[in-house]
Amino acid sequence: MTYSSHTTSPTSINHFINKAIEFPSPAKINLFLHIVGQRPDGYHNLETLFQFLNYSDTITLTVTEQPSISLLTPIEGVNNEDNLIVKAAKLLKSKCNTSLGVNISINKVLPMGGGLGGGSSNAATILVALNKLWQCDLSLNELAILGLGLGADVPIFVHGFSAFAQGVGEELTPIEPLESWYLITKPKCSISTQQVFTATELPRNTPTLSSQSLTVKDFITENFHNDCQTLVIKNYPEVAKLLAWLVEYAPSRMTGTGACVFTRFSSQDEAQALQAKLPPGISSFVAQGLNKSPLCSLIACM
Ligand SMILES: C[C@](O)(CO)[C@H](O)COP(=O)(O)OP(=O)(O)OC[C@H]1O[C@@H](n2ccc(N)nc2=O)[C@H](O)[C@@H]1O
Ligand SMILES: Nc1ncnc2c1ncn2[C@@H]1O[C@H](COP(=O)(O)OP(=O)(O)OP(=O)(O)O)[C@@H](O)[C@H]1O
Repeated sequence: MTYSSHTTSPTSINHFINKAIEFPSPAKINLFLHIVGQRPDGYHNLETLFQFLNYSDTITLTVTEQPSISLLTPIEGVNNEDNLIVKAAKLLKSKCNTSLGVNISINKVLPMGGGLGGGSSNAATILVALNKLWQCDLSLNELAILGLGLGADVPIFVHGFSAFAQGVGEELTPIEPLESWYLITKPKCSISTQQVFTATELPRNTPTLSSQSLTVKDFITENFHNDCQTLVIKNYPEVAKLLAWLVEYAPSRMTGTGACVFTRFSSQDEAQALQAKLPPGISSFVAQGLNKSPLCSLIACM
């Protein structure tokens, strides 16, 4: 069943019970990622530019009259209790005090430990979608604050618009970069975000940006960078080799703490042409950058 906002009037709560409804849980990329400082609790203050991709996990939700929250499709390597999907559903259930439950399944296509924000995106989709289906009526700001406790990337996925982000990634200023096409590549390694952020040699003092610097059109230029990239290149030769190969063809940069790299093109054809030439052992997909997340195109997030 496809979600439709017309069916969520207060009188229609039963409309959703026992119906399987699909929601997208998209990837993000960080067009740049500057680390501008560190807070006393160890978290880093960032300046980053988030854009969504039209490439998503699909989460299917079936609201039940029984109160339990069940994840029917466990993710390999993640205990259900640790899964951000289950954590988000439990958090929302206790916040909105509903007697309803939910059966959840996910078709996972986003690589884990890739810097595409998959776990945070899953959590955000659960918060935004169940807020509608359980008729919790929390505002997006309330959902974003709730989600921030699960991961620094959750608020951007809850709000669903491309943004210049500050703080740990939760202070959002809307901005609309070009909706370019990207070849997203990943060598055979996963990178722990926590390990990157705890490395002593990570640069943490990039000067903060002025508002004028955001009026440029091209964010993959020398004025912007990813502060995690040099460290990752040093420790993961697979990423170093991949990036060195890609930049020969088109502007390329690592997203988040890696291991995925994005390469920018003005057309889908060009992105697919380079994808066809990729060296063996590299997983990849082609996607378009979106300034409104696919979730928010379905559910009016803003
Ligand atoms: C790298 C980014 O993806 C950029 O968008 C995010 O900053 C990471 O977001 P995330 O995966 O949702 O991060 P969390 O799950 O909140 O944190 C994972 C680990 O990364 C570190 N961390 C994360 C975000 C941040 N601004 N500073 C940090 O130091 C913390 O040590 C934390 O233990
Ligand atoms: N639903 C989930 N999907 C993916 N990972 C999850 C999920 N729930 C918990 N995790 C844990 O989160 C870790 C990071 O996964 P994720 O896909 O968010 O990585 P990432 O893309 O590198 O994230 P980021 O860009 O936010 O740093 C996984 O290795 C896994 O242990």
